[in-house]
Amino acid sequence: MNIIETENLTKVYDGIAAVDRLNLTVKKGAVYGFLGPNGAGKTTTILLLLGLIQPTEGRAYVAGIDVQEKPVEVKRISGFMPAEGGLYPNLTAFDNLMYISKFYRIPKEDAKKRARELLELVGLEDAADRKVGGFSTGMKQRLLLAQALLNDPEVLFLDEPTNGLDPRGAVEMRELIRRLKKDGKTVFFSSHILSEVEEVSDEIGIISGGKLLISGSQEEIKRKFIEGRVFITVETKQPLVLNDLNTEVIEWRKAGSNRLTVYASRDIREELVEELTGMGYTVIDVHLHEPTLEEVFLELVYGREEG
Ligand SMILES: Nc1ncnc2c1ncn2[C@@H]1O[C@H](COP(=O)(O)OP(=O)(O)OP(=O)(O)O)[C@@H](O)[C@H]1O
Repeated sequence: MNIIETENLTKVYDGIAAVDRLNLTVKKGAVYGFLGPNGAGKTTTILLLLGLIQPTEGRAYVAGIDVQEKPVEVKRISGFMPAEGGLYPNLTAFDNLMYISKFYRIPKEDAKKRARELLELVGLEDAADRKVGGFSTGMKQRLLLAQALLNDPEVLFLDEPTNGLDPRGAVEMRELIRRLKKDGKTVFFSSHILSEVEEVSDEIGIISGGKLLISGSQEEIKRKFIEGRVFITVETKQPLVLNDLNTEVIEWRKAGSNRLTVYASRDIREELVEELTGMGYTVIDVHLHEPTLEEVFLELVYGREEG
């Protein structure tokens, strides 16, 4: 069952589509990594899914609920960890949670119990009575996550949850995401870091320029991308200086000073070796390979310009 679905979801700001006809599906209980560079439209999508902003066109459903028609119901079953802000620096961690619990109308005694449990879950039990203003970025992020969990949501939307964290903080955040999945929650999280999305996600959606470029499990993404393509790596003895290739390729990019990755519609190893040899290079290795998710991401998002 899909817990999140969108139909041509679109948000236009000043004539430019921040989110452009997005058709997303996220399975219940999955960790969905929403991957894209800065300005791709990740935050806008999350705000649309939570009913915090209105779409210009299209529809969004969370747990079968039409977000535009019933935004309050969607907020009741969702948790949101924003990319920044959202905490009161002059209140303690415990009081921040108590304050927010009032908005959910959680009875005071239940809220106290829940706040303590959540502070323990995110490893902040010892800092419960300290003012948040003095917290490190990692501590603030963990408190924001605890806050997002106050209403025991079915779906969690985490906007760049590891942003600004040191490597250890990022590892801990990923562990928390896995733990939430084990507890049966669906986690929709955005990131611009491929490796972390690769590490924790069951499903991935790659967004750029407001458009969903590809989505599915890592294997599905690779399969979709591979369709009708051959991937070739060539290694030369001399450092490669190339402006273009005459051999017909879909794309090529340099992968290190002596290495070239080529995507073509058929096996063109012989032509490639011939062309490079003709330019004076000694080819020391040429082989077909499966693309890594990183290659898929770079290719889809940046094309050849940044190779
Ligand atoms: N309120 C707004 N008014 C005008 N333009 C906006 C607004 N919010 C977002 N945009 C624009 O929409 C595009 C998508 O922004 P968005 O914040 O959704 O991207 P993002 O993928 O979350 O990026 P980042 O990783 O930098 O947070 C950007 O070009 C941004 O400038």
